Amino acid sequence: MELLKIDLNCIKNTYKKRPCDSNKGTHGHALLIAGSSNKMGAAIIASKACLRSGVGLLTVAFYPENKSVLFNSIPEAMYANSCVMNDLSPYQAIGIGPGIGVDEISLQYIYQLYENKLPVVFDADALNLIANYKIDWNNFNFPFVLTPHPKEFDRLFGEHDSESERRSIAIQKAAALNCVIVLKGHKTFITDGIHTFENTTGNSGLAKGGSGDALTGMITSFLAQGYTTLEATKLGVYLHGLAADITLETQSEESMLITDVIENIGLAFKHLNSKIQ
Ligand SMILES: NC(=O)C1=CN([C@@H]2O[C@H](COP(=O)(O)OP(=O)(O)OC[C@H]3O[C@@H](n4cnc5c(N)ncnc54)[C@H](OP(=O)(O)O)[C@@H]3O)[C@@H](O)[C@H]2O)[C@@H](O)CC1
Ligand SMILES: Nc1ncnc2c1ncn2[C@@H]1O[C@H](COP(=O)(O)OP(=O)(O)O)[C@@H](O)[C@H]1O
Ligand SMILES: [Mg+2]
Repeated sequence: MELLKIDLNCIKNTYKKRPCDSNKGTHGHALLIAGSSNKMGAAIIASKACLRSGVGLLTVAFYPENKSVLFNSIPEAMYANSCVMNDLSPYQAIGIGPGIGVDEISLQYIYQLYENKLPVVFDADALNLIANYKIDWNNFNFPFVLTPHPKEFDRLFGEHDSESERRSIAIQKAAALNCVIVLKGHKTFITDGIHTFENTTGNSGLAKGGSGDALTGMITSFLAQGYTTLEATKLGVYLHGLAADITLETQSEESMLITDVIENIGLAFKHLNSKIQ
């Protein structure tokens, strides 16, 4: 199977310019299920990255005691308590997992997705819950994306000795589960079981806690805006890495924070737009 590069040429064909006569409804409403008492940072990071990637509206669901943390850091986001799962009609896409923990309460979020039809990004603790509780994939009758790092991948699909082994299992699993798998790392690999892609952007400044949480917010944002699962993952992975590369103009790999990278998502879009005109 040919390994295609996710580079500017590839992304130029995927990205759709924002129409000048659009409104917030045009760009979708994303739901992020993220954060818990010790890991609200994951929810804040994912939410900021989601909003910086163009979504029209964002609602974040988490434990109610942490409401003020969200409002103080991101006034643009709306809050919903866990009952949100009873009515998913306002949303166009769901991202679940960053910082939610692996307890029984978080497990309920996974169960409540069974009737859902919206596209879903499963990341971090959502992947760990699926692995720990041996959730049957047949319950997921909606388009979905899995974004594991190598350790999460092995928890889901068994221990592997090498990246090339993981890549070939990822292709098989994506085909069998009818989903997109994003195997994260230095050169992130994406597959839908039919095509395979390798990202060309990003640097080791991303090798820090929270970088993956930002990626989840970005992919969820693109799904809510109407991109397919494969398009949203390609765009998210490429722009996440490009924003990190742009951050190297003012920071080093050592000093870079994921919040710096999120602030540079705008320059990454500008770079992309300048190559399209
Ligand atoms: N501010 C917040 O609130 C934050 C909250 N967060 C939230 O915390 C939760 C736990 O998530 P987590 O990923 O930190 O824990 P876990 O699943 O045990 O994996 C860690 C181990 O995996 C490995 N590994 C990773 N990448 C690899 C690679 N490329 N190549 C090879 N190995 C790799 C590596 O293992 P090692 O190499 O050390 O054996 C690493 O030590 C989750 O919900 C997340 O969203 C975090 O995002 C941080 C910021
Ligand atoms: N050396 C590296 N070069 C390029 N990208 C990297 C590197 N290290 C990590 N990344 C990227 O950073 C992100 C890390 O995700 P993850 O491990 O889930 O972090 P966290 O759970 O702490 O948010 C992934 O998108 C990965 O591709
Ligand atoms: Mg992660």
